[in-house]
Amino acid sequence: MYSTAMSLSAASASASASAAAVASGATASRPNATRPAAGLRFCGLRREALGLRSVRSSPQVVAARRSVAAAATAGNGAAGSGGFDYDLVIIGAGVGGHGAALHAVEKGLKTAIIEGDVVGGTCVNRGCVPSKALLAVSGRMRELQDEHHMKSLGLQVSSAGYDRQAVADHANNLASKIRSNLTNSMKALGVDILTGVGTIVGKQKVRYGKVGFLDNEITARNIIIATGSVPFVPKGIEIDGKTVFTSDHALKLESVPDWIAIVGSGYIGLEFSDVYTALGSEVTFVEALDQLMPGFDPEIGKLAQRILINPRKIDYHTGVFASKITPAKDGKPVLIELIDAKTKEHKETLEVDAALIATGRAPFTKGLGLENINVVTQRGFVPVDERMQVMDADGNAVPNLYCIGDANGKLMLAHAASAQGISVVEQISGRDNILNHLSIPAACFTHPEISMVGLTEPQAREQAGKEGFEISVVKTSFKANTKALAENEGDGLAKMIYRPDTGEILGVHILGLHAADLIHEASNAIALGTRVQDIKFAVHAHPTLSEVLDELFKAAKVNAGASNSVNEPVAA
Ligand SMILES: Cc1cc2nc3c(=O)[nH]c(=O)nc-3n(C[C@H](O)[C@H](O)[C@H](O)COP(=O)(O)OP(=O)(O)OC[C@H]3O[C@@H](n4cnc5c(N)ncnc54)[C@H](O)[C@@H]3O)c2cc1C
Ligand SMILES: NC(=O)c1ccc[n+]([C@@H]2O[C@H](COP(=O)([O-])OP(=O)(O)OC[C@H]3O[C@@H](n4cnc5c(N)ncnc54)[C@H](O)[C@@H]3O)[C@@H](O)[C@H]2O)c1
Repeated sequence: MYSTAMSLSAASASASASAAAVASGATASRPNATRPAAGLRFCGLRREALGLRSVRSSPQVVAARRSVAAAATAGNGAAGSGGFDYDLVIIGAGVGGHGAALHAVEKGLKTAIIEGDVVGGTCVNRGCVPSKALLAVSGRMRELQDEHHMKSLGLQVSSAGYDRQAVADHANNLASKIRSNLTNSMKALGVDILTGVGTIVGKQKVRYGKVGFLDNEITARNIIIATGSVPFVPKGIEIDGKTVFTSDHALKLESVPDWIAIVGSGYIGLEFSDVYTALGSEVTFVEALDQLMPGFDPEIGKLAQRILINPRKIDYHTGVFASKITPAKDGKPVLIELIDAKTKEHKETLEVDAALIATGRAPFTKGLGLENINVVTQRGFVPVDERMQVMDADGNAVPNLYCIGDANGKLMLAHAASAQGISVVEQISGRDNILNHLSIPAACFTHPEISMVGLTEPQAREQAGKEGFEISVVKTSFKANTKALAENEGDGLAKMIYRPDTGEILGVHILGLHAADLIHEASNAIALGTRVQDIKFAVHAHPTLSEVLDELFKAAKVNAGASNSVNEPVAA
């Protein structure tokens, strides 16, 4: 579709001075964290540096520092129970750690959270928050540029344009605002925010401080590891932060390349394709699997291809690995070597202005001292059981030690991290709690959005085959929805997979306007065990997009004899 000739754009060639700052290791501004005791001050750590060596201090130094650390926490509620400094210490103040901390305070637990970089972690600083700010802009740009859409609403817009730096500032300002909201919410509730890198030095014992000087020791009845993840960059790919970069750099929007290759068509790749194409880039996807968006329900994936890929300036190569990527230099473009994913034979070399590497995330668990407690990570992830309790090398649960969020790899989503944290706090407060991961919704914030909960159709068919039950599938279209049509946004589909014998909802997938908001009726139904035969009588306001789901529930046929939630048989 596009020429593979060199077309190094002015935009990427003149990547701004701040890109150089990124390359040289400048950090985001420091949050308004609790001021630690003298000697414990924030040391401007870069995230990449967090996993570096930890040096043991002499016992005297540790004892002295320990009393300083304890003093720093005085006046912050009762001491931890049972002679511990804290009831709960959380390592990592991302959304997972934050969710756990807030719930712990509500449960009356004396709580500290240790953060080695900036409060808010990936989601707030380098993930959900700035990316959604960019997507808010791309949604509006796309709409304003769509003459046909505007005309059909009777609107006239002469031209749509944007100021790159102002868009970038919007994302950055939002991240700062949410970061300080998170920090203030913990401070207001009396959570001790301890600054530095945390390491587990023994059972119920943590040290923290500057990398190489983990001088402060605290004890805790329970410890939660919530150290998150970093971008995964496959071997052979050289990141320069200007022409070859990850989402960490892309979110700063230091340039809008004329032509960008996006390696990986998962969540990050797809969301950034929405941003870049709305802002004027041409995009080439490079995807190792045989289809784009391999993680989605295949029917939704196909529709997404029709709506989000084909009409846009996007082409793609599937079934290929980007085996080597060389950044642009000396007037040469970015070079991407593609090899066949199966045969590993060289297929083609792409020449583009820039490449975004969106090939997944790696857990950030180095330097946590897991070796001190006989825990061995699996590809870097901390092994946990269904209660998020950490498992040791012998397959036993380590008492009082939990791991939540991206670091355990169960479901790399912000709200999943937070929900796991809340579940752990419930357990340590004496109420057993197992989180149903199949009830956790996910959404991709493209225009229109995609959302899902539970099983895809192939997964449900596989489970049904194994366990010997039938499944049924119903679908409704946004084309018949009054609100969607009023907005002139009739593209979209909702699909439900369920058991006709029991009415159990197995999965719901939506592509369409505000799909990310619509999914919660289905995810809450799954979480609460509400069956189709019950929810189909729930009343939805008219005219709303929720009626897309109302119709979906009403279209489902549950066998006579299945009982509803009050245990009455369902009429045929
Ligand atoms: C571009 C992008 C967009 C995303 N969009 C969404 C979205 O829209 N919705 C969604 O649900 N998810 C989204 N995600 C995923 C989401 O950001 C993560 O799932 C979430 O941040 C995980 O939270 P966490 O608390 O496990 O880890 P993190 O947010 O990564 O936080 C971990 C924290 O621990 C700190 N830390 C690490 N090691 C130590 C140590 N030894 N001592 C002290 N501190 C330490 C880190 O500095 C960090 O602050 C997105 C991710 C990316 C990259
Ligand atoms: N809206 C959201 O909730 C949201 C948004 C962004 C990110 N996230 C989270 O962040 C995580 C990471 O996102 P992501 O998009 O990087 O990962 P992903 O796992 O969703 O997608 C990565 C894609 O890259 C492909 N790939 C891997 N190596 C490759 C190579 N060498 N060449 C070509 N293709 C290759 C994979 O086949 C896959 O399709 C996800 O787990 C997601 O949960 C969530």
